[in-house]
Amino acid sequence: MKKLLTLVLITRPNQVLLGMKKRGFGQGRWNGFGGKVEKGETILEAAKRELFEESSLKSDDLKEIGLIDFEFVGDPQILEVHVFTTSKFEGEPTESSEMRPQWFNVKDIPFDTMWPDDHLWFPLFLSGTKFKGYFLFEGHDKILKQTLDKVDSLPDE
Ligand SMILES: CNc1ncnc2c1ncn2[C@@H]1O[C@H](COP(=O)(O)OP(=O)(O)OP(=O)(O)O)[C@@H](O)[C@H]1O
Ligand SMILES: [Mg+2]
Ligand SMILES: [Mg+2]
Repeated sequence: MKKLLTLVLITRPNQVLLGMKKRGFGQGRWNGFGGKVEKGETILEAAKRELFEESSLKSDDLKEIGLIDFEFVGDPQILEVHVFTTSKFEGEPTESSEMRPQWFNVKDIPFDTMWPDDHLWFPLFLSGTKFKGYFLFEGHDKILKQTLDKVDSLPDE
């Protein structure tokens, strides 16, 4: 059983835009913008829609850079997260009911207040390296197992 999700990381020179999640899954953590893929839309369409809903930014240049499966002990549902990035976007980051956006220097990414997997794969994202990962969580704070591999291409391309 898989649930499709998107995650969009917007960059500008030496900075990345994160949002403080104000509600729901991952509340209280900084993350990219994203959410559930809905019926009738492609993963890319979902990524654009969630980016706009949560940050007011628009982009027609999203590039898939990562694919991560998350499993939580005791939950048969695997979260399949498609990670996209771009430096080409329109609009001003604007707070939404779900996210409070803020630019971070790449040297000051607040990993202590992010999902524990993020510090493992962000270096790949920041260096423009495509990757595939798997993380098994116990609760929301502890990773029990993980794999992370660089790949030449991702399935959807
Ligand atoms: C476990 N380790 C993790 N590490 C990094 N990111 C993670 C994550 N687990 C989930 N994520 C991201 O968290 C968002 C959840 O989706 P979420 O925001 O709740 O969905 P959506 O925006 O559709 O909310 P509504 O249900 O419409 O309110 C979504 O971007 C997804 O990629
Ligand atoms: Mg969301
Ligand atoms: Mg949604």
